[in-house]
Amino acid sequence: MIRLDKVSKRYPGQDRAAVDRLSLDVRAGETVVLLGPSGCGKTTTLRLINRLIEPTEGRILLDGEDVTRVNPDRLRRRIGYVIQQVGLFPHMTVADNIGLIPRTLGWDKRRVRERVDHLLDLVGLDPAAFRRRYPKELSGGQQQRIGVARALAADPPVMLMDEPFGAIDPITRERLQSEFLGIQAKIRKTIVLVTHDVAEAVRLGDRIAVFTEGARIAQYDTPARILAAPADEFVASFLGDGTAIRGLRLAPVGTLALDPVVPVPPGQEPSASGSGPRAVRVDAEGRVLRWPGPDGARDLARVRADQTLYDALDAMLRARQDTVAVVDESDRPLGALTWASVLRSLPAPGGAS
Ligand SMILES: Nc1ncnc2c1ncn2[C@@H]1O[C@H](COP(=O)(O)OP(=O)(O)OP(=O)(O)O)[C@@H](O)[C@H]1O
Repeated sequence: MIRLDKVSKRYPGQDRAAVDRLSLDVRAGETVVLLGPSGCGKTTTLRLINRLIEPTEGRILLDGEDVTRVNPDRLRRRIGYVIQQVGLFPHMTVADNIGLIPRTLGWDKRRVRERVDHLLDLVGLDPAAFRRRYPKELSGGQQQRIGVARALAADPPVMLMDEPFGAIDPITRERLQSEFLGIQAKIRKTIVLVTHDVAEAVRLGDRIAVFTEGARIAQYDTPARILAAPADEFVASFLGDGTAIRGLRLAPVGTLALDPVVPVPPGQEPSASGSGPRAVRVDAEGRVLRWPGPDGARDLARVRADQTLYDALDAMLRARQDTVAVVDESDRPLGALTWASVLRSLPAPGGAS
C-alpha cells in the first residue's frame, strides 16, 4: 500500500540526512507506528509520504504509484493528516472545519452535512451539541476528536498521524487511544502514526518501526515480538523496563488452551477423585462462585476470556491464588489458568510465536 524505497531527506545546511535511505512497507489496513527518540526523523518521514516535504532521493509509492508524480493537492485528498496541534480554524464552526475538504471537492450541502454528522458520531461527539461550536469552546480531547473527524472527511484510504494524542492529559489520552482502536476496527484505514511513547506504540500499532537517528530502522515487527525480543541494546534501552510485563497486555486469555473445569451446581458435591478436571462451584444460573475445598471460603480469582494475561496474573496476585477461573460475559466458567500454564504460554525470547 505504502512503500518507501531508499528514501533520503537532507535539509539544506545539515551535514547529516534527517532520513537516510529508508525503506519501509506498510500494508493496506494496518497501523504502523514510527517510534524513536526526539530528532530521529519520524515527522520528516511522515511528511515525505504526503509531500509536505520533498525527498532528496528515493521513491515513495502509494498503491504502486510514485507520489512525486501526483499533483500534491490530489495526493492529499487521498491522505488524511492529523497533528498534535490539531490546527482547527478558530473562526470556523466544528461543522465547517470538518466539512472543509468535502466542500472544496464540490459536494452538495446536504451530503456535507450528513458526512459531518456521521463523523461526529464516529468520534463520539453528539452532532446536535457540537456542530455549531467554535474550537475555543472545546476541550483539548474534543478538539483532537474534531481533528480526526476532519482528516477522515473525504474518506481517504491513508491516514498520517503525528503525535495525535501528545498534548493531552493521561486519562483522556487513554480514552482517545481506545476510541482510536474502536474506530480503526470499523474503518480499517492504512495508518502511519508517529509517537515517542512506547506504551502508545504497543497499544496502537499492528507493527512498530523503531527508529534510530537518520530514520534508520533498528527493528520493524509486531509489538509482541519487539517486547519479547528487542533486536539490540538500543531497542532494549529505548523500550525501558517492564517489557515482559507489558507484553502480557497483548495476549488475550481466550487465545490460550484453558484447563477444563467441571461446574458443580448447588446441592451437588464434586466427585471425590483427585485426578481429572478441577471442579468449580456455580450458582443455580451457572455463574462461578468459588473453588471447592479449603480455598472455597475465599473470593475466587476470575477473568473474562477477552481480558489479557496481564489481567489474569493480576487477578491471581490480588487473590493470592495460583489459579484463575476464566469466565464468559455472564460469569459462566470456560476453564481455568494456572500460574504455570501462563508461563508456559509465553513466547520464548527470540522465538517465532
Ligand atoms: N526544516 C528543517 N530544517 C533543518 N533541519 C530540520 C528541519 N526539520 C527537521 N530538521 C532536523 O531533522 C532531524 C529529524 O527531525 P524530525 O522532526 O523528523 O524528528 P522527529 O523524530 O520527528 O523528532 P521529535 O520526536 O522531536 O518531533 C532533526 O535533527 C531535526 O533537527
